[in-house]
Amino acid sequence: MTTPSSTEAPGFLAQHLPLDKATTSRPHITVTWAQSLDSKIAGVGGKRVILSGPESMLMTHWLRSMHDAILIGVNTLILDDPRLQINLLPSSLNLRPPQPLILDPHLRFPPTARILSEWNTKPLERGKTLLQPWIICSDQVPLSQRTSLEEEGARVIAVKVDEKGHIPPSDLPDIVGKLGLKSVMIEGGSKVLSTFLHQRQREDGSVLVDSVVVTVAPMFIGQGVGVVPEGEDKGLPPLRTVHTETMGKDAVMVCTVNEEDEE
Ligand SMILES: NC(=O)C1=CN([C@@H]2O[C@H](COP(=O)(O)OP(=O)(O)OC[C@H]3O[C@@H](n4cnc5c(N)ncnc54)[C@H](O)[C@@H]3O)[C@@H](O)[C@H]2O)C=CC1
Ligand SMILES: Nc1nc(O)c(N)c(N[C@@H]2O[C@H](COP(=O)(O)O)[C@@H](O)[C@H]2O)n1
Repeated sequence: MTTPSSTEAPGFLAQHLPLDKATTSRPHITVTWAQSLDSKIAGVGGKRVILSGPESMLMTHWLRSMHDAILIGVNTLILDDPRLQINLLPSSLNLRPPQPLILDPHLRFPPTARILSEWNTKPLERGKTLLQPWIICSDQVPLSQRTSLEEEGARVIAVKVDEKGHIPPSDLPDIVGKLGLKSVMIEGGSKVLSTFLHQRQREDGSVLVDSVVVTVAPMFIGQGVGVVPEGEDKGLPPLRTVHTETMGKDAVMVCTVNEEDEE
């Protein structure tokens, strides 16, 4: 069992996530979530549930600090109003916070969201604990709507969307690479986890998701939001566990995605 240090990243993360090899032309993509034993990530109606204990939550903040960006879907932004910071790590380490990225095709981002209001109200924290939120929307969103959110302080990036109105997962490496980012940690929610896990390959045919890090909490949620939405559990990729760590009450699994389905 490991109790993560508050001054050093857990060794198994550095060992099993080859983030040092990431480049802007091939950004490293990690998909991560915390789940209950009955595979739920939130309660009924998307109510946020604290699944991770202090030890695995600290690990998550280390994982955040190791990536250039954290990406979530707009529903998670609206439901959880997260901060996406690394505030559990000591400020004396002067770690650069990860860039918040929101997948928000229709630009539903509320200007009252904490990641934006804190950016606006704490100018002295800019570049230290806070980075400007970047919102990725459809290029079909009217320019006036994009400009209006930019006037509120966010940066809006317009991209092509697919027929479902999603930002195509296989486009993400190119999108983030052009933004100068070498690694992205995708934190959810359910719809985003599902589309990224289902999309096996990048444009160049290599695996899309390089690492999967799952915290399993010993609890049952019952009805609630699944790791993937109902009916989307077919065609998920086979995973290979490369490391398992007990952290406090939780188990943390580090996996890679197998390129081929095993017989
Ligand atoms: N336990 C955990 O680790 C986490 C739990 N959550 C929970 O997840 C729930 C929200 O999940 P969802 O409702 O599924 O929403 P979501 O957070 O996955 O956002 C989905 C929305 O993102 C946009 N989007 C753009 N590109 C997309 C793409 N490629 N794939 C999918 N969506 C794309 C669409 O507008 C879509 O409606 C919340 O209840 C939150 O608490 C969220 C993150 C982590
Ligand atoms: N690792 C982890 N454990 C849990 O128990 C969780 N509920 C989550 N949720 C994710 O963390 C976001 C909140 O982050 P902040 O505390 O505001 O920094 C939430 O939006 C989910 O993405 N994660």
